[in-house]
Amino acid sequence: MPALDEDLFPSTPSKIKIERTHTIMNNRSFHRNCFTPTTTLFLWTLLLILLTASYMTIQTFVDTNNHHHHPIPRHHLIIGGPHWEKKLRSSAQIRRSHGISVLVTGAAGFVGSHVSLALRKRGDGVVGLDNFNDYYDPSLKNARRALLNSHNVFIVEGDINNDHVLTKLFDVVAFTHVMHLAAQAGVRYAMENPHSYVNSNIAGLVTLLEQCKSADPQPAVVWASSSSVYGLNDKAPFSESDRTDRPASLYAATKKAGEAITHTYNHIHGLSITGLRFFTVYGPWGRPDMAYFSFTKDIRQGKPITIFRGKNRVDLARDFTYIDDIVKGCVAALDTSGKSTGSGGKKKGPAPYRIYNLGNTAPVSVPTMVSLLEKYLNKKAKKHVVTMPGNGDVPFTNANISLAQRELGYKPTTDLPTGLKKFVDWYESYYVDDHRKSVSY
Ligand SMILES: O=C(O)[C@H]1O[C@H](OP(=O)(O)OP(=O)(O)OC[C@H]2O[C@@H](n3ccc(=O)[nH]c3=O)[C@H](O)[C@@H]2O)[C@H](O)[C@@H](O)[C@H]1O
Repeated sequence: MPALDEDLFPSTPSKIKIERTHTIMNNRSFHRNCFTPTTTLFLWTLLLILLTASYMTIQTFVDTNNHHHHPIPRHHLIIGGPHWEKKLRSSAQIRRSHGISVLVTGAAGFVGSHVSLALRKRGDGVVGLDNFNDYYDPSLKNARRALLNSHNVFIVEGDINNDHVLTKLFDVVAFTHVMHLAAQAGVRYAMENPHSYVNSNIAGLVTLLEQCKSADPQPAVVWASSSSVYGLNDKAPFSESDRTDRPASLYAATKKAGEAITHTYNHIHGLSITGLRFFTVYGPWGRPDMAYFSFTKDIRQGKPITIFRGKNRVDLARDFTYIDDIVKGCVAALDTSGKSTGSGGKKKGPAPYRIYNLGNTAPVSVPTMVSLLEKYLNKKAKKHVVTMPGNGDVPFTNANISLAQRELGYKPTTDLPTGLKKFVDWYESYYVDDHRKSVSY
């Protein structure tokens, strides 16, 4: 477990702008009051030169999207400059023969941090990109960053919607692959903040693909789609060839849109594309907004939990998939991705376009998941069972993984009891044993 020394205080971009304006205004009145016109002119010229020089050497990134989560710790805003480029190059450096150099978006996220570590451990070059937004407690993201840092993986702080940051990254590193995991996740939260889904999962995706399209050489792109694209499909198990045109949530709709959007980049620009439909991924360093995680917190604290139930009192079920299995699937997808064919933004020949389910093939009901947690936490849950509200949930998910098995060698090996135990052990060491961390998520 890495020490969590960093104590970051995210500030919003608008705060940063206001403070800068104040500084300049204060300087102005100071000059007006204290100097003669010639001195003032000289000082203004000097100030202008200094400002221009610092703008050219230190380019700061301020996220301009404002209806989404985006606090960015101020001391990580500096993009560019020799020191930054050196860190980037060192992080991207390949340390094995036939290794790859991967840009991992969402690297401070759950799946992103695990995939980044796995790639680094086998000697691949890895550069992370993450906007460290506050959809859930950013201190967990910072702890993941500290962990990655200790393995010499550098996470650049920036948004996938920010062309400037992306251009810089692609200018400095010739990435062979992009593992695109940055997204607005969560099925039910789309009811509260629909625009954040459009912003990250659609606009951000297009911005990133535009960069990949123009990069020379073009990287191969592997990205996270979702089991939720199956929507109202009730034919089990879900196969890649099943209908995905009836999404039940805006989240699912944006992921489905992502599959269509990536297809056009494959078709027009020759980008190699692999979409991975993840099935309810869980495990250590997971996402606090997910049910298994928030239930753990509430059960421990003696707080009631709400368990949704389907029509006719049928339990909801999920094909919970353990993080290590997902990581293996992601790495295998990178290794088998094949090359993008375009250059100068133009397609030179057909490139692979693939979609795979990455699930566990063994759906477990939500009440069963809760009883496992009760067992591991040695505490009874205060259960409040309610009928599933119409907010985007689907009754069950169940993956057919034969395609991934055949083409990626994907074979999940962790069942829910084993994986949940590992999660609870991690949770207790992270939040309980280490008293410096608050359970404020
Ligand atoms: O496979 C995916 O593509 C998605 O997986 C995940 O979504 P879900 O499967 O909905 O996971 P999660 O929220 O943990 O709810 C699990 C179960 O608990 C039930 N649930 C939830 C909350 C609650 O308070 N009560 C409850 O019963 C709930 O009704 C559900 O039956 C990812 O979050 C999502 O980002 C996406 O990647």
